[in-house]
Amino acid sequence: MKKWNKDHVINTLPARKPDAHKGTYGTALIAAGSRFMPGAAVLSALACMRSGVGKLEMGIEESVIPYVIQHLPETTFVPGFYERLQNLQLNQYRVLAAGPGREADDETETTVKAFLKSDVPVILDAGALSQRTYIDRKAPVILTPHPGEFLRISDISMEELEENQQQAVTKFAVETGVTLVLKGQQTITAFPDGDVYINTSGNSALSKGGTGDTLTGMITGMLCCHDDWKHAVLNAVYLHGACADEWEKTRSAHTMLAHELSDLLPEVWKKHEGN
Ligand SMILES: NC(=O)C1=CN([C@@H]2O[C@H](COP(=O)(O)OP(=O)(O)OC[C@H]3O[C@@H](n4cnc5c(N)ncnc54)[C@H](OP(=O)(O)O)[C@@H]3O)[C@@H](O)[C@H]2O)[C@@H](O)CC1
Ligand SMILES: Nc1ncnc2c1ncn2[C@@H]1O[C@H](COP(=O)(O)OP(=O)(O)O)[C@@H](O)[C@H]1O
Ligand SMILES: [Mg+2]
Repeated sequence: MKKWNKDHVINTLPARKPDAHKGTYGTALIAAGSRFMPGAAVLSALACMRSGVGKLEMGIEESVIPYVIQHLPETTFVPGFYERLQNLQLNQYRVLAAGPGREADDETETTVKAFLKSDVPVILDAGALSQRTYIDRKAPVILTPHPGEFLRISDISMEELEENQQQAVTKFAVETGVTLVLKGQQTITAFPDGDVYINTSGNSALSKGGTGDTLTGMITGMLCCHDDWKHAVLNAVYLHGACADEWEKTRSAHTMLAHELSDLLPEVWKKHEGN
């Protein structure tokens, strides 16, 4: 299986355009968070804004807004998101993401269906991961399950998955026409054209609640600043792990908190920018 390593990242990270304005990097919409899981909205929003997006709007329950705004005044919110979902102009967004801190309930499923009807890239994680078929669309659909979620959305058994992860994820990606990021100790990214890469960064500091929500935000933000969407996905997975590797250089792997990935990203990203 092909590896995505540091040199690939250095060669594909985008330069920040000197004449850029907010619109250059677009506006992303993340539908995340719920009354008892507000933190996932904060984590995904923080990571997205740290990862190159122009502006971020959140589709969240009103009760969650104070939590997000406390940590991230840079985010704005879609008023009455769930009530107005069917009337939103979703093609105005650069990227749409759903799922962190969401239950796999009807409201989340309705959000997913609306997002998939759009013509822009869609990232689905956590509560937005359910077993479904995906109609053909121009823009990519990117799923980011951990193994437990992958078993939930596919007909694959744990034994099959353990026997040959690459084959299982590649088969799923090609058959469903979506990109699958199977998160784990060595995250595998399988594209619908059969291309598949194994990530070469990260460590068990990441086995902590909220790091997956953070990755969703990073993928969302990087899709807004990369020209090649595949590079955006692969680089987000790599830099997410590289932040944990930076953490572990001087601190115990037991101690990292998910939001600290976003605190480390500025320096870690800089270290991967060619001169
Ligand atoms: N601060 C916040 O707001 C946070 C909010 N969060 C939100 O919580 C929601 C639920 O997401 P979730 O991943 O925590 O639980 P769930 O979907 O039930 O999956 C766990 C099940 O899968 C199984 N499993 C097998 N292999 C596995 C693996 N490698 N990694 C992980 N699990 C693995 C595992 O089996 P086990 O090994 O425990 O027997 C267990 O049965 C979601 O919306 C998310 O965004 C969280 O992100 C945390 C921070
Ligand atoms: N032992 C490990 N080594 C490297 N990465 C890990 C390890 N355990 C978990 N991860 C990474 O941590 C993240 C966990 O994602 P997820 O389970 O969705 O977390 P959450 O839903 O709590 O935010 C994934 O990116 C996964 O690749
Ligand atoms: Mg998760």
